[in-house]
Amino acid sequence: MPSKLCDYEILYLIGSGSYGKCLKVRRKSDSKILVWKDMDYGSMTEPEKQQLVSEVNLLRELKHKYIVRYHDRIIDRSKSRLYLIMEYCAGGDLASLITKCRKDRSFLDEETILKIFSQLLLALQACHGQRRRNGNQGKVLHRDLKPANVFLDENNDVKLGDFGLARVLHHDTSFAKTFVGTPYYMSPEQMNKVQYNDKSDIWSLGCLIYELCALVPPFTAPNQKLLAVKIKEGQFRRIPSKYSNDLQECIASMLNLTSTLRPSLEDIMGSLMLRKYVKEYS
Ligand SMILES: CNC(=O)c1c(C)[nH]c(/C=C2\C(=O)Nc3ccc(Cl)cc32)c1C
Repeated sequence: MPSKLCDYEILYLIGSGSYGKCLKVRRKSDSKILVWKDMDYGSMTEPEKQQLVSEVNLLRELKHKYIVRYHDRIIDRSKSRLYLIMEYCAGGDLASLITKCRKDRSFLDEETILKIFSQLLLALQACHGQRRRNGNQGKVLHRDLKPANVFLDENNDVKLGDFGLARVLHHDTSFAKTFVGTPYYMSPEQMNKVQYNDKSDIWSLGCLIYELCALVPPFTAPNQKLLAVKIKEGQFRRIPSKYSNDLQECIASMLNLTSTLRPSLEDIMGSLMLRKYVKEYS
């Protein structure tokens, strides 16, 4: 039986992003704490609404301990709004964690980074292993890996969220409108408008792990034009010296300008540096 908005008690706003607003809610039937994300689909074309439906159906199928769990959806046609009822992640998002580390001038321990790294690899492996239905063959690619889309639960375990909804909700595939904010993690192939592929997720993951280490993205610029130049040049500073050469070399391999030369998820998971973490968190 689909739930209704009145089945939930709104507690407070916990975040808003390119997709809409995130509210912490309590389910009245069992007092379970959840989150609802409300999204306005009013200005979408029919094909985009179909795409949104397929993305939500995909979310329903993605059941994995390191992926934000989808619970339900509520459609309010009178307001053209879609409400996704999702798992509550008490630790918030990695963007807030990075901001706090910068403010406190404190770097994360390598152990913490490798835990997050290995859990994200396991989450992405589950996505890439998930096959799209309805004729859309091919892997489920995240397409929007960034610190604001990675959450932590009460045990500081990773919860990967938001699969392509940001892309759908911007219902404009042009570069300028596809991304809200500066696309720091955009891969060279995306800059060159070449087909997004699984190695593009590897690039974005490399950028994310780099930023967890350095507390800044590997490529920064005052505007998107100069950022594109920086990304295509592919030059970036070493992560802080407190981090191992193994971690530096792994990130550098993920930021290879040639997507086919980047390691696969399995290559990274099988590396000497990560294999014990992957085993522990599998
Ligand atoms: C300041 N906000 C937070 O600390 C925070 C907390 C405690 N949780 C969240 C966000 C989510 C959360 O807790 N569950 C979610 C499921 C999907 C999406 Cl896209 C976001 C969330 C946030 C942004």
